[in-house]
Amino acid sequence: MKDLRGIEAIAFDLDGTLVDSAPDIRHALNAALEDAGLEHFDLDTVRAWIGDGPDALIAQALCRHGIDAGDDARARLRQAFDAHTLAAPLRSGRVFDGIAELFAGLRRRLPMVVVTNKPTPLARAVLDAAGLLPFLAGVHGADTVAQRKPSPSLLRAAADRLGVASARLLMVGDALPDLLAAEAAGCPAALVAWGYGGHAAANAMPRAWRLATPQQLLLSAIEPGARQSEEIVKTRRSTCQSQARLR
Ligand SMILES: O=C(O)COP(=O)(O)O
Repeated sequence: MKDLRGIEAIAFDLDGTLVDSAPDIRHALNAALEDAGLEHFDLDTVRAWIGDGPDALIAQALCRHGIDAGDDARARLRQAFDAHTLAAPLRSGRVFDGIAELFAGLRRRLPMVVVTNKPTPLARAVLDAAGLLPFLAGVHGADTVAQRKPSPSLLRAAADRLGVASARLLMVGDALPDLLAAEAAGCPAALVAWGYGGHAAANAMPRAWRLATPQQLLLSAIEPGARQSEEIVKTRRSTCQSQARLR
């Protein structure tokens, strides 16, 4: 696919797609490691580990330090990582250029959700600090290992919650797990050029729709033929609200 014809909702990945969060993730990881008396890692190293969630990030750091930590030590590191993230969700990171305009432009056209390997409370904190939370119809974070992309479970949950068929929910992400999760869930996907994992993903899936800029996605949404009525947004919002009331 090369445009938004037939698309009724969009699921965005978070880290590396909406937010350049690597500096904050590095800070939280290093602060947690420091609490445990371990050495820091530089930004490039940490950036390359982002995308599988904090438990995988901590596992990478421990592996690089050559430490075979037990479950308790990992849990303590994770607790510290979460606390440092919540204390400063977006201190040095930033929203990628063009994302605020994209959200403002899409708001009345298509419902938007976030589907991320970050656990939901951390994802909501980052999105809130980024000013993006009010635009979203839902935040689906990986709160268990089984939910982590490339598992299709979060995308399926998002489609159900929105009341759209998977084939009409576009996944927009920067890395291979995003594309693989979309494929497994039966969702179309777009790979952004500005994120962290784009090269590996583009090599693995060369036929993926590539988005050079957020503006490209916005233009696709407002082209004739791809225009979505505000009715879709209103219907989806009221579906979400009634489902939320039932929960
Ligand atoms: O690694 C993370 O913390 C989350 O990554 P994602 O938002 O790219 O899914």
